[in-house]
Amino acid sequence: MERLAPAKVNLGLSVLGRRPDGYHELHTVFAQVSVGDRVRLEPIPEGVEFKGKYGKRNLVYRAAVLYLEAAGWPGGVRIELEKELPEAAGLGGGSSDAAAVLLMLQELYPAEVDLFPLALSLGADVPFFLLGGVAEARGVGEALRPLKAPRVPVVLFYGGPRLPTPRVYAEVKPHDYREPLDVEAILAALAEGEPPYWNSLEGPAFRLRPELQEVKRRMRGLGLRGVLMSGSGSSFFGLASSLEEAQEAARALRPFGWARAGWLG
Ligand SMILES: C[C@@](CO)(OP(=O)(O)O)[C@H](O)COP(=O)(O)OP(=O)(O)OC[C@H]1O[C@@H](n2ccc(N)nc2=O)[C@H](O)[C@@H]1O
Ligand SMILES: Nc1ncnc2c1ncn2[C@@H]1O[C@H](COP(=O)(O)OP(=O)(O)O)[C@@H](O)[C@H]1O
Repeated sequence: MERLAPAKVNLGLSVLGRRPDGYHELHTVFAQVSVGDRVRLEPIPEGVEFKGKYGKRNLVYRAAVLYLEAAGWPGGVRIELEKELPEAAGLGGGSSDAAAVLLMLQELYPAEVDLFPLALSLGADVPFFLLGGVAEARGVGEALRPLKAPRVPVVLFYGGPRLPTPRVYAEVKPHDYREPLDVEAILAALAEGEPPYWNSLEGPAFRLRPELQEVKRRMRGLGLRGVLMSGSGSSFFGLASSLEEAQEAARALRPFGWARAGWLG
C-alpha cells in the first residue's frame, strides 16, 4: 500500500499571544500542496520494521507503534519512506509522513480507533494531514475547520538554514503578536492579487537569520504573489497564475536551493 504524504504551507500564521503553558496561541490556515514524500506499507506477521533515518525516533515508526497498540492488533508492518521534502523546513514533512501511516494502517488493520488524539500526540501539524485540503486552525493548531478554496499553482523553496521550531518560538517577542487572520479575505484573494495574510514567525526568523529576507525579495522579483515563510521556516512559498509560471520560477530558484512547483489545496 502506498500513499503521497503531501507538504503543507501556512496561508498566514498569526501568533495571538502566549499561553500559561508556554505554548503560543495561533490562528493559521493550513493548505496541502501536491508535492510530498512517498510512504509504503507492507503487512508482516508482527512488529514494526523501518530502516530509514532516525530509526525508532522517526515519526513514521512512532505513528505505526501508536496505532497498532491502540488498535490492539497482533499484525505488524514494514515501512518504506521516500523523502522528497526538506526536514524541519516548515513544510510539515515528518508530520505528513506520520499521518499517512495512520491513514494507511486504519485501512490495513481496521479498528475503532480515533486517529485524531494519536495524531495530536505526534505533533501539532499531524491532525491537519488526516483531513488534507485547506483548513483553518486555532489553539496550538489542533482545532481544525475545513475550508473550500480554489486550487492555485504554488512554488515551494528551501535554501536553509535549518531553523528549529522551538528556537523560532523562543525568539517571539510581545511586539510580534497580532490580531487573528481574515480567513474569508485570504481565500477570496488566492486566485489573484495579494492575499491579506502574514506569518508572525517571520519577524523572529529574520532576527535570527537576516539573510532570509533576500529569499523573499528574490521570489517576489520572479513575479510570485503572496510570498511568505511557511510555518516556523525556513521554507517560503509563493503563488503563481499558471503551473507554467510556477515551473519557470522553480527553475530560476533551483541554483539557490530546493525548489518545486505544484498545486495548492
Ligand atoms: C510552527 C508550526 C506551524 O504549523 O509548525 P511547522 O509548520 O513549522 O512545523 C507549529 O506551530 C509547530 O508546532 P509543533 O509541531 O508542536 O512544534 P514542535 O516542532 O513540536 O516544537 C515544540 C516547541 O515549539 C514551541 N511552540 C510550538 C507550537 C506552539 N503553538 N507554540 C510554541 O511555543 C514550544 O516551545 C514547543 O516546546
Ligand atoms: N519522517 C520524518 N521526516 C522528517 N523529519 C522527521 C521525520 N521523523 C522525525 N523527524 C524529525 O522531526 C523534525 C521535524 O520534521 P518536519 O515535520 O519535517 O518539520 P516541519 O514541520 O518543520 O517541516 C525533524 O527535525 C526531524 O528531526
